[in-house]
Amino acid sequence: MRSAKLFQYQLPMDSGVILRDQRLITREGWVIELCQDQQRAYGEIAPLPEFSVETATEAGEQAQQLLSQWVAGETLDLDVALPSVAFGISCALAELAAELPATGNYLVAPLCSGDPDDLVVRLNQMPGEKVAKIKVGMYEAVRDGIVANMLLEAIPDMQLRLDANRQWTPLKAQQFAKYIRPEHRSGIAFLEEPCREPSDSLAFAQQTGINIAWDETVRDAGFEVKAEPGVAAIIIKPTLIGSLERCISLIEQAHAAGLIAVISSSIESSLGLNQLARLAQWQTPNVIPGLDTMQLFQAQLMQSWPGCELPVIPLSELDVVWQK
Ligand SMILES: O=C(O)CCC(=O)C1=CC=C[C@@H](O)[C@@H]1C(=O)O
Ligand SMILES: [Mg+2]
Repeated sequence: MRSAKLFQYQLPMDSGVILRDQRLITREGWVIELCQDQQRAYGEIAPLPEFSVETATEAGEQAQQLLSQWVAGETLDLDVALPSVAFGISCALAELAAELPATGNYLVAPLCSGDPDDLVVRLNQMPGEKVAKIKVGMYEAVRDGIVANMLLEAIPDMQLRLDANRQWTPLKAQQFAKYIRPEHRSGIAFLEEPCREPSDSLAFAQQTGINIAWDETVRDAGFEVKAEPGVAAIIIKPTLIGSLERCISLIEQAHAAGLIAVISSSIESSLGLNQLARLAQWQTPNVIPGLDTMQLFQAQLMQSWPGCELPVIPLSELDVVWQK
């Protein structure tokens, strides 16, 4: 016997969360509940505005169709589903089949988009490998270069991840690199997507000796995982990519090509974020995931993220919008 429910959630965000051109005031999404033989499992479907191709409404409609098929005993083809829907349903199915191990990697790369001094404090408290991520490309490239160089000097054993989200022209990327002393460049684990054109990002990596990582490019049509000079990693944001199977296949291809695969958040609630931490521990156990996004919320959903004291909204407070 199978049954399924779809719940809708809305969570208040911290005041300063900006996604590309818009402020994210409320995070909206769906929670699915699958029930089979007295077992219950959950998944989160939350397209990220400005990043996902689908809207929350489209995802909710498709989720209802696929859940109906599942209740009717059909096998789902998640390869053709919308990415956020494929991710949420595949997580719930993996929970039902006890395939997603319970242990998570909660040691995340601290994310800094504001005051670099806060980051120094957090890094000094971090056990083991010191990895942090800073957003660049939002202000002057020169300022970004100075900040990154300052951090690399202040914490010599740090591996810094930078993320420009394709904001720089080749010239601006060069202006940034000019401020990073050559002896500090190896302290940059990678710089995600410096330029609009992937070919410009590749040329930048080869000219400056600063490794890059693909994130947006992974979602471009025709992308193939391959080893290229100057490319260190691929970033995997499952909500934007698709099913667990698809993510695991990309991780395996990355490893075969000698690249690091980093599981990263698309600003899911604590429910989805916990599942991502478990996916990271399972498939990329030696890599610190990019999951430091709970701080962007004002509330958690159903379960808490380790160490996070925000109030937790229980499932019983969500509206059931569909069930079968
Ligand atoms: O990768 C991380 O460490 C955290 C996730 C993160 O930085 C992002 C998630 C989703 C959208 C963006 O705001 C941002 C990114 O640009 O990658
Ligand atoms: Mg990015």
